[in-house]
Amino acid sequence: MSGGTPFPTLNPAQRAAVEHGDGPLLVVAGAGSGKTRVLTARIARLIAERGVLPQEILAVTFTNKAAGEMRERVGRALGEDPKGMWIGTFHGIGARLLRANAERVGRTAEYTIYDEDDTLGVIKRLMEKHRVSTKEFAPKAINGEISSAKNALVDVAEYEELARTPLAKAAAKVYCDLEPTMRAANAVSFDDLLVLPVRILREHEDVRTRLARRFRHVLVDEYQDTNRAQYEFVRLVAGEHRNVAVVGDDDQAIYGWRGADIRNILDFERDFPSATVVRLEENYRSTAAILELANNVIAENVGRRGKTLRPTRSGGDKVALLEAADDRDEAEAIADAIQDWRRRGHRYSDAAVLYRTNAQSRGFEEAMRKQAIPYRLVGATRFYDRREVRDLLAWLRLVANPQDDEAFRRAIQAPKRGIGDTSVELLAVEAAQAGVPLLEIARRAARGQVAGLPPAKRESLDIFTTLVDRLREAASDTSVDRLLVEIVEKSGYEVALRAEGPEGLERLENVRELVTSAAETIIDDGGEVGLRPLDHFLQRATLVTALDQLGPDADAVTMMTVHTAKGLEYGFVAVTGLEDGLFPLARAFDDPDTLEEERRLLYVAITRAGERLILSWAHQRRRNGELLPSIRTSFLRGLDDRQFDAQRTVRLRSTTRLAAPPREYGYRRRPTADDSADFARPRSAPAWSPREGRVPSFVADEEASQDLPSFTKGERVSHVKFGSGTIAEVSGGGKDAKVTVDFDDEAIGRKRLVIAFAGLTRAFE
Ligand SMILES: Nc1ncnc2c1ncn2[C@@H]1O[C@H](COP(=O)(O)OP(=O)(O)OP(=O)(O)O)[C@@H](O)[C@H]1O
Ligand SMILES: [Mg+2]
Repeated sequence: MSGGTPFPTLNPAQRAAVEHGDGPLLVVAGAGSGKTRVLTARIARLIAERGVLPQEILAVTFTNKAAGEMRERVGRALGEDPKGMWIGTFHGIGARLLRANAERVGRTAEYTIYDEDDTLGVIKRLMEKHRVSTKEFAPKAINGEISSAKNALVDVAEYEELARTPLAKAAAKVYCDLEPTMRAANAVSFDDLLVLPVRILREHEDVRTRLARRFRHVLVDEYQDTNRAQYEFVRLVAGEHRNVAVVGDDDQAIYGWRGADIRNILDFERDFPSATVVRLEENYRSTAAILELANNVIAENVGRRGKTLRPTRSGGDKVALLEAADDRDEAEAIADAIQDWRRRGHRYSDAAVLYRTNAQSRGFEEAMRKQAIPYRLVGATRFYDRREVRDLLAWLRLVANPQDDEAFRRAIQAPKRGIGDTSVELLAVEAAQAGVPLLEIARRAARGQVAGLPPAKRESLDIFTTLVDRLREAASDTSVDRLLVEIVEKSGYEVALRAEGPEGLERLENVRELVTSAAETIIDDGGEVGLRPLDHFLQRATLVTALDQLGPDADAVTMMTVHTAKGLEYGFVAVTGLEDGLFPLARAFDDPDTLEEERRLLYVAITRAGERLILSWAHQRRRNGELLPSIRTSFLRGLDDRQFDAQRTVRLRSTTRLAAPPREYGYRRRPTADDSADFARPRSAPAWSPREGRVPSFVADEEASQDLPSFTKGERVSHVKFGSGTIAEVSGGGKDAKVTVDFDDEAIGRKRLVIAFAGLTRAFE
């Protein structure tokens, strides 16, 4: 690259993509081949060397975090922040476009984004209105139907015509009435953030022309996971000038269930004929062993284009294949492996534990805590999903958008002020009749214009609406953190939380955190619309993705689902739960396409690893409270086992071998030579070894009650006095947790024991 700009190193193919002039560009290449790097370098070059202004660039990434990183990298390459460039997720960009053109779809710039819960609330009420039984059809299922339709750009009329199944027919009734309801609330759903911009672009030529002129360059990362609506958006913005660069990997398409369509890669060449296609064939992320495994796994898929991906990194360990007795063993062994990795001079933050389903995270959390390994969990309960945070966001939303009925419903009960569900329903009926939002009807009720409300409730409504209206006035020139403090103090929310005791105080901490984050929110609207800080803050809060919670600095192991890990890389990666029915999920066996998607998911998981990769599975796994047998995933069948470093956890056969039997729980791994006899696979020395005396003991642990072993029905256990037995029942929790055990010795029979005192240990026989 010329010009002396500090661009990253590029190989010839990458350089060709970066330096490609005008016109469509498609980069299809395997994992870790530098697609994202190419996209970033291309943006930097467009600005630095081709005189393109930052505000003429529209770049789409898969998460807001990725957008932030890309902006930063471009900034670094340029030596200054690319101000005015639009870079974000499809949803974020859609939200922005909608703000600027809200009136075209019957909204104002202050519209609210309803999250999934809000949208479900609306759906439920519409189901009631149209007499669709919520018992017969789950609101979630109806929502799912409508969501798929929207993402495929199937409008109401078309949907009604196509609806055949009872579910679809029920959904059609709700779908019909959804848009008018959302419009009345000046609200949009997540899906609308994709659908409405497309509608605006299709129906309003002036907007389309303005946008196409403004964004002279459109770039899309992770292109394989775009759905119809997203593809259409790109086509509409870039259709005229055709300066569109997309990068993707058909082998990493993992959002088919959400409507993403690999055909978009094929369609690209159809809709943008003469597109330059660049292939990148060198992988810079993973060692040869990891890459070879990835290539072997994905080669099993039938429906693929086929690509070459060569390693550039040599050395490194064999891939470890860990066979665990059960999920707890698996988690402990992986925690051990992470410690080992760290002892070799790496950071925790360069390690990730990946699983297929969020439910698997708990076991890993326990194992990490036991070994005092710092970790962060991505995607479990999000900060913004917490009750107190949702309550306050509802207040802010109502202040921002007085038509937001879902926000009204929540705020009026946070804190409780004697206006319960019955009163709200009464107001809702009145509001529907009068054709006004709930807040307005509440104002009228406060003035005594609504029948059926006793004076106490009227007064309560008066206090509420007066506060909301005062905040509304203040909103245009008050910072969001200030508004929040007002709400918390004046609404009685703080007092109510304090009255809740320790739990309430913890919630108050989260409230403080929300205030801090509001104070720190930096606003860049690209000079588009002169919006209030409040609207920006709310948009940001609603659109955070799981991954966006990742703090950049903490030295902690990351634990997340494979879906969330897309696009990321770590030196150490554990891909866990590799069992049929879990990875792949059971339902995949009924459908070859789904099975291929699950295999692509495994490919994504494996290719996150740079240096050290562990694949693990367990013979037994707790699922829904039951201990079930499991078998190794068929995805690894047909692979040459010699490429693995086989490892195994073994539990002790009886507790008598433990140092302090009555007080101990758990087990130690003993990968000794004698138990490899019944093990067909060649083994090498384990990368980790059990550390003597590490088995935690209750006596030594001050917080013993928190660290009690938990048992599952069907699990085999040992007792010093009664011998071995099987758990028949588990009841209670914490210190009071009890188990009923059927002991093998018939003279002893069934016994009910308090776990904290029983000295029970798990047995592996
Ligand atoms: N030419 C190069 N020289 C050295 N390192 C490179 C080169 N190209 C890419 N890399 C590095 O390789 C790694 C993978 O690059 P990148 O994340 O861009 O790949 P990708 O194709 O986007 O991967 P994925 O498919 O997983 O999203 C990064 O650490 C990147 O910095
Ligand atoms: Mg990438």
